[in-house]
Amino acid sequence: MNGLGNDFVVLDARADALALVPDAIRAIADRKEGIGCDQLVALEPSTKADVFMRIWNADGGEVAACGNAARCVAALVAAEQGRPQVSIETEDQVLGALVGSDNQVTIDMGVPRLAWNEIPLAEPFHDTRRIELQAGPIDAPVMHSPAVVNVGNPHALFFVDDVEAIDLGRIGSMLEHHPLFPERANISLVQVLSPGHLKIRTWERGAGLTRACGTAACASAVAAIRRELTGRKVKVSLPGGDLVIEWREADGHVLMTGPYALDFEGTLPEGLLAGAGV
Ligand SMILES: N[C@H](CCC[C@H](N)C(=O)O)C(=O)O
Repeated sequence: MNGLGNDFVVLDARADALALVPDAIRAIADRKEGIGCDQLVALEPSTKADVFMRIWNADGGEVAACGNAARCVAALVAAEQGRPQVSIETEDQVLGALVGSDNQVTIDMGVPRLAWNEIPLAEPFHDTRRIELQAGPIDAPVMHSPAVVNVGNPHALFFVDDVEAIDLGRIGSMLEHHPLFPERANISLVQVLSPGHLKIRTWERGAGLTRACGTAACASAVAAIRRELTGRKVKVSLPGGDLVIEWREADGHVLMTGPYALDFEGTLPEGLLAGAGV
């Protein structure tokens, strides 16, 4: 499945648990030898929601949030349950979801976490709208003073004049692994096109450059609103397409609306996991 080109292998592990070790995840995610995906998702039973969504990045690391995958899983479960409103438990929180028409899904991503130790950062910064961090030549930093936001996963948002003018593929990994981020971070460039429209590019923790990152779109909107650069409802344009993000005034929840797509359905090719020692 995919959300704006951010692609996933979604395994149904509700009938029998999968003991997926990192090597197996990397084998499935491998675009040459495996099936190929940015993240691997396993559906598991839940006592608190309609389903438990377990998420691993292509590098084999388990993570607690994936916005684009949440829309895909919501659509699957809504079709099974025969109702448009479903809930998804993750390691981080229970997400509410509403499946609309023409493949649009809205996910309630909960309340963003904004304190330095909730991102988390390795040292205290009391204004997380911009922290001291820069990248690029010391005398001409191309990116500096990012905002940081946690929407179930850590994000650093660098506001720049032109997201196309910076080679994120070259510096993304260095920033992802910067010592300031003890759990690493998803790194985004954010360009304000208008008070209602952002354009972003993201280097994802554990996956690299992707066509879209739902949690980065949420984090970018929150960061822009905190800097009073946009209204509370923002269109976010990513390489793979657009999402609409609203940081609701009434309860502080972030709502993300966008498409999902089912690419194909089948079973894992025989032997794929054997090679990974599973
Ligand atoms: N790379 C992210 C997880 C996937 C997020 C992204 N695919 C999304 O749609 O939110 C992380 O390590 O936190």
